[in-house]
Amino acid sequence: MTLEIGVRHAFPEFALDVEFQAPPGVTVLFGPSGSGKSTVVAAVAGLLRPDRARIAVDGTVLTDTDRGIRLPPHRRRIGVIFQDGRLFPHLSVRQNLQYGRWFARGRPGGARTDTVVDLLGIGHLLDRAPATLSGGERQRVAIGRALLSRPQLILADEPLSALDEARKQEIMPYFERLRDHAGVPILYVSHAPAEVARLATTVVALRDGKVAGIGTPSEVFSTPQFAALSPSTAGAVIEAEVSGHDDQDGLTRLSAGGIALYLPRIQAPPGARIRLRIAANEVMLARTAPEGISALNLLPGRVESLQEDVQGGVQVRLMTPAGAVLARITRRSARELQVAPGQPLTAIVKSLAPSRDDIGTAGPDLPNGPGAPEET
Ligand SMILES: Nc1ncnc2c1ncn2[C@@H]1O[C@H](COP(=O)(O)OP(=O)(O)OP(=O)(O)O)[C@@H](O)[C@H]1O
Repeated sequence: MTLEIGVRHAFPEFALDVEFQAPPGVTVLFGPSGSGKSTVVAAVAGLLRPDRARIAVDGTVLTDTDRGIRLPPHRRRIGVIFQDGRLFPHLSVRQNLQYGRWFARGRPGGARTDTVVDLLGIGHLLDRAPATLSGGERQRVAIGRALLSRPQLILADEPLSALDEARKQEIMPYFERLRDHAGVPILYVSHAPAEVARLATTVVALRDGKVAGIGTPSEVFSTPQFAALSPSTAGAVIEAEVSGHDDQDGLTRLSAGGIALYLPRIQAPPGARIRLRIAANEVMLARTAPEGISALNLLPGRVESLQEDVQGGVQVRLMTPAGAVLARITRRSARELQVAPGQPLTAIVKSLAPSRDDIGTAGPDLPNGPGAPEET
C-alpha cells in the first residue's frame, strides 16, 4: 500500500506545492514551523479543500479535484493519533479500543484486538479509565485504537510533542513496532531530528511549502545541501549490529560495515540491528587515525563532498565502510585540513556522543526486540 500525495493550495500569504509518495512504514514530514506540514496533513485527512490535489491510497482515490472527487473525512479510513491521545474520558481503555474496532465494522482484514494489546503492552490497563493513565500509556492506547479501526493509512501529527523526555523514550519503541507491523503508510509530522532519524522509513523535508529533499533519514540528513540549510539537525544515520556487551565497562560493542563502535550499554541482544544517528556537530575529522586518544569510535573514509552551511560551518560528507558520516567543522579547520573530495580522513566520534534518543531499532523485531521497554 502506497499513499500518493499531490497537493497545490494557496493561502493569502503561503503557497503549498508538493508531490511525493509514502510507502508502508513511517513517512515523516519534517520541516520548520510554517513549512506546510499541517496543511499537507489537513489535505490528506479531508479537512482542507485544496485548490488542486490528487490523493490516493493503493488506487483508492481520496481526493481528485480534476475529477470532482473528495471523500468526506469519515469515509477516508484514516487512523489518527493526536498529540494528546484524545481518548474518550468516560470510556475504559477496553471500550476505547472497542470503539476503534466498531469503527472498523464491515472492513476486511486488520489486526486482532489481542494482537494489538500485546503489541502495545496494554493488557494490564484494559479496565482503567483514561484519566488514570500516564501520558505515555494514553498514547499507547491511542495507537491501539487507531490500529484497530483497520485504517488504510495512519496520520500522526506530532504525537510525541506533548510528552516529556522520559515518556518519549517510553513510547518510541511502540511507534517502531507500529512502523514495522501496521502494514499501512503512516504519515508522521515531526520537527525533532532524533525522532525522525529513529522512526522514519522515508523523510520528506519541507521548506516554504515545497519538498526540499526526500529519501531515507540518512540520505536526507547527511546530504550536505540539506545540512547546509539546517546545521543543527544535520547528521548521518547508520545501521549497525550489536556484537556484544561489556559488563565491566558498561559499553555495548557494535559492528557497522565491519567497523567496531562502542556505545554506552543499550538494551538489545547480540545480533540485533539498530539505527544510530550521529549528529554532525559531534564528529571530528583527522588526517591520520589518531593514537592515544580517549574517543573510542574511529571511522576511516573518503570525503565525498563538502558545503558551507548557513551558520558559517562546513558540512563534510565522508564515505566510510559503515556508511556516510557527516561532520560539521569550522571553516578554519577545513582550510587547515585542506579538505577536498576524494581525500582520506578519519571521523572521530566519542562513544557517549549519541544520546539515547538517537538509537532505535532498524526493522521488524517483534515481540521483544531491542528497545522494547520492560513491562512494570
Ligand atoms: N487557514 C489558513 N489561512 C491562512 N493561512 C494559513 C492557514 N492555515 C495555514 N496557513 C499558513 O500556511 C503556512 C503553513 O502552515 P502549516 O500549519 O501547514 O505549517 P507547519 O509546517 O505545520 O507549522 P508548525 O510546525 O508550526 O505546525 C503558515 O504560514 C500558515 O500561517
